[in-house]
Amino acid sequence: MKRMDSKSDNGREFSSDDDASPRCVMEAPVSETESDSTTTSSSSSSSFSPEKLPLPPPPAVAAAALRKTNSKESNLQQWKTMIDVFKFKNVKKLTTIPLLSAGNEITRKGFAKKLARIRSAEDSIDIGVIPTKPSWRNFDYAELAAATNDFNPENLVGKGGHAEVYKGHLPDGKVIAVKRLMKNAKDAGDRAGDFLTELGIIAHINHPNATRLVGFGIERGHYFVLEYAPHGSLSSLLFGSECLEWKTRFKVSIGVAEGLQYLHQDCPRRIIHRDIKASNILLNENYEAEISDFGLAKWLPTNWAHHVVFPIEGTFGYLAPEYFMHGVVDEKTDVFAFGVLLLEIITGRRAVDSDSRQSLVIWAKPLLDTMNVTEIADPRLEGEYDPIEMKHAMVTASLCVHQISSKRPFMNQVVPLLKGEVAAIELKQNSPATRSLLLEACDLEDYTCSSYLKDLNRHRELINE
Ligand SMILES: Nc1ncnc2c1ncn2[C@@H]1O[C@H](COP(=O)(O)OP(=O)(O)OP(=O)(O)O)[C@@H](O)[C@H]1O
Repeated sequence: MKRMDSKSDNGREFSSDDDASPRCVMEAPVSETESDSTTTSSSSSSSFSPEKLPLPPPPAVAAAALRKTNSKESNLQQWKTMIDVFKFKNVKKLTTIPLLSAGNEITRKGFAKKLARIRSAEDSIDIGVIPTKPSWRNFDYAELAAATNDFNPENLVGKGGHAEVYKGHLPDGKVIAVKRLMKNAKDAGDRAGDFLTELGIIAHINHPNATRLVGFGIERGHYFVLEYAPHGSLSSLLFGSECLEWKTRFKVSIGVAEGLQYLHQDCPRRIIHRDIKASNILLNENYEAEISDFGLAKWLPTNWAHHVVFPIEGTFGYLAPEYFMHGVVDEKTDVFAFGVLLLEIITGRRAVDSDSRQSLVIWAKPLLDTMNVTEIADPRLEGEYDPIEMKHAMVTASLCVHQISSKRPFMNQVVPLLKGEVAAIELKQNSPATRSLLLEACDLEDYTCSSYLKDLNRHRELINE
C-alpha cells in the first residue's frame, strides 16, 4: 500500500512537466479580474513574469463543481484561498522546471520555450467535453460527519499512505466511501494542489472499471466522496484467508485492462495512473474491477510521448525499470505495473515477497518463458482454472513486464490478447516500429534479468538511504 519517493541516482531533480494539468483545474473558479490579480501577485515572488505569457487555458472541472454547488460566501472564500496558495506554488514550480539534460540551469528563454510546448500540448486538448451538469457535489463537513457516524473507527474500511477511507450512508440511502486525505509532510499549498489535481482527474473519468466520484469536501480537510465498493480491494481478496476463484480473477484482469485502455486511449484527456497495484483495484457488488486512487495520476496530452518526472513515486515491485532508473514515465509504465498485477493474480504471490524480498517478475520469468502453467499457477487454486485463460494471462503478463518499454503492448492490444481474440505473434507483426529517442536511449537490448535485479536493488538502497 505504501508509496515511496526517492531521489534519482545522482540526486538531481527532474520536475514533472505536467504542472499544466492542475492549472486547468485551478483557473476555473476565479473571475477574470481576480485571476489576473492573483497571478500577478504570485509572479512577483519569482523571477519570471507569467503575465507575459499567453492566456491560461479555459475553465475546467472545478468551475463546474463550483458553479453547481457553492452558494455560501465562506465556501467560496475557502476555495479562493486554496486556489491562491496553489497558484503561488504552481508558478514557483514552473519557474524551476529543469531541462531534461542533467545539471543545466534553465534559462528564461528555455523556460518560455518549455512553457510554450506545455501550452501547445494543452491547446490540442479538447476540454469542451466536460459535462456541464456533473452528478457530483460539494459536501459540508457536517454531512460527511453524519454519513460516517463522526468518522467512527468502526466505519474505517481502509487506510493507505495518504488517506483514511470511511464507509458512510447518505440520507437517500446511498452507500459511500469518504476518503479523508491525511496531513503529511507537505505544506498546505502542495496538499491543496494535489487534492485538486486528483479531483480534476477523477471527475473527468467515466468508465465502469474506474471508481466513481459522488462528490468532495473542503471543510476541515480534503475529502473525496466515492461510490462504495462492497468487496474492498483486490489485494484483500487475493491475499486473504479464502482462495479467490479463477473465474473472478480472470474477470477482474479483463476489467482492469479495459479500465486502463480507457484511461490511456479512450477518455477525452489521456491519463496515466502511475500506481496500479492490487490494493488500488476495488471490487463492486458484482466483483467487477474498479481502478481507484488517482493520487499519482497524470494527464498525458497526445503530443507528449512521455515525461521525465521527479520524485519517482509509485509502489516498489510494480515499477518499470525505465521509470525507477531514469524517471521516464508514459503509459507503458502502467502496462508494466499491469503485468505485475497479472502475475499476482496468476500466482497468488505478492509483487515483492515480504520475507525474501524477491521480485515476482524475476521469480516468474523462467516459468513464463517455458509456459510452465502448473508451476506458476497459484497452488491454492488446486488446478481449478481454465487452462486457455491461464495461458492468455501468462502470455499477456510476459509481454507487459518486458524490460524494454517499447516492446510492451499498448492497453488496446492487451485487452484482445488477454481475451484470446488475438495472438501474441499477430500483435508483434502489427506493432508500429516507432520509437522515441529518449526511450531508445534508455532501452538496452541486452537488459537481462540480472541487470534488472541489480537496478532494483540499487533503487531499494536509494530509497532506504
Ligand atoms: N470506494 C471505496 N470503497 C471501499 N473501499 C475503499 C474505497 N476506496 C478506498 N477503499 C479502501 O481504502 C484503502 C485505501 O484507499 P486508497 O488506496 O485510495 O488510499 P491511499 O492513501 O491513497 O493509498 P496509497 O497508500 O496507495 O497512497 C483501499 O485499499 C481500499 O481497501
